[in-house]
Amino acid sequence: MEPVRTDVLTVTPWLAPIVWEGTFDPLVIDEAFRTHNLTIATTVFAVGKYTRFLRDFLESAEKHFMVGLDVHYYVFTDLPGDVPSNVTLGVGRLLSIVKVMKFDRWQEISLRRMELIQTAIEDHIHREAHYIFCLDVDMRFHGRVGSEALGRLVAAIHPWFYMYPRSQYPYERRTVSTASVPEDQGDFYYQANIFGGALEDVHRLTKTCREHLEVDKSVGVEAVWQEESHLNWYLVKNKPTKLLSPEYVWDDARGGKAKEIKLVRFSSVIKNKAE
Ligand SMILES: CC(=O)N[C@H]1[C@@H](OP(=O)(O)OP(=O)(O)OC[C@H]2O[C@@H](n3ccc(=O)[nH]c3=O)[C@H](O)[C@@H]2O)O[C@H](CO)[C@H](O)[C@@H]1O
Ligand SMILES: [Mn+2]
Repeated sequence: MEPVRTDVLTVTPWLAPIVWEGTFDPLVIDEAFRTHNLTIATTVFAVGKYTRFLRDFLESAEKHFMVGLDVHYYVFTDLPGDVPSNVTLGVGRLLSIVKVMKFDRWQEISLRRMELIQTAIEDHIHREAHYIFCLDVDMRFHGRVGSEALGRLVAAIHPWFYMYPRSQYPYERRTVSTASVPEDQGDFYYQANIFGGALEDVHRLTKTCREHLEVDKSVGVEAVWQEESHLNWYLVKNKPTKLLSPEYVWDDARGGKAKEIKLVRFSSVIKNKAE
């Protein structure tokens, strides 16, 4: 019963686990979930040029993401013809295409995801899955992301901010935005590239963020990091039941030098942002 990790925080002040390599036994946790016959809905948006990220995303997910569980990918795209049709999916794994329209600004594409996920949960996903994960597409899996990541409300700690005091977190600070977080509040800064949980909990999250995004829009305000700011506001008020360490949302642009990162599981690829 010796703690394996003493170099990092493994539990929050509200007693939610923070998942790091060494804090769980993959065999034990897989066995505990195996008999539940769970389906994990997985939303991923590939609008416009971002369809180019789909192949690596899907191929790496088939190797590392929720292996042994049923996964239903929902690819939201304006270009169904650009979704690679020859990625081999494992047994129990499905892919559906959800047609969406393209918005001109990347900020709008990114933040509209809250509304589209909310609607898709209401329309059909609530009948089709037990858990849902919402992922960025400009990402690649390198290591296990499995049943250890399941929980009612799950978010991942941003790889660029976990070593900073909260005064330096890039929360929205302007009180004119519904995403505003006061200086003396907030626990962690989460990256919106991966969040998930039980359908009901993620539905409430996306619905609230969508409503707040609309209120902001009606007064001509866009939060500093769009839907990520709203996600962070929500998670200040509604504590996640499980946190994923930055192993679960690394960034290739950070390289592999942090000594507390024993294993990169899921990471943003380097992209040409100007393009
Ligand atoms: C390092 C950095 O600056 N990160 C911020 C940036 O993330 P990112 O640079 O990760 O944003 P992004 O360009 O990956 O957009 C988010 C996601 O929206 C989808 N998408 C976006 C544009 C597009 O033309 N087509 C498309 O499909 C796609 O699934 C993508 O993965 O912006 C996000 C919110 O907006 C967050 O605030 C991030 O913290
Ligand atoms: Mn991204």
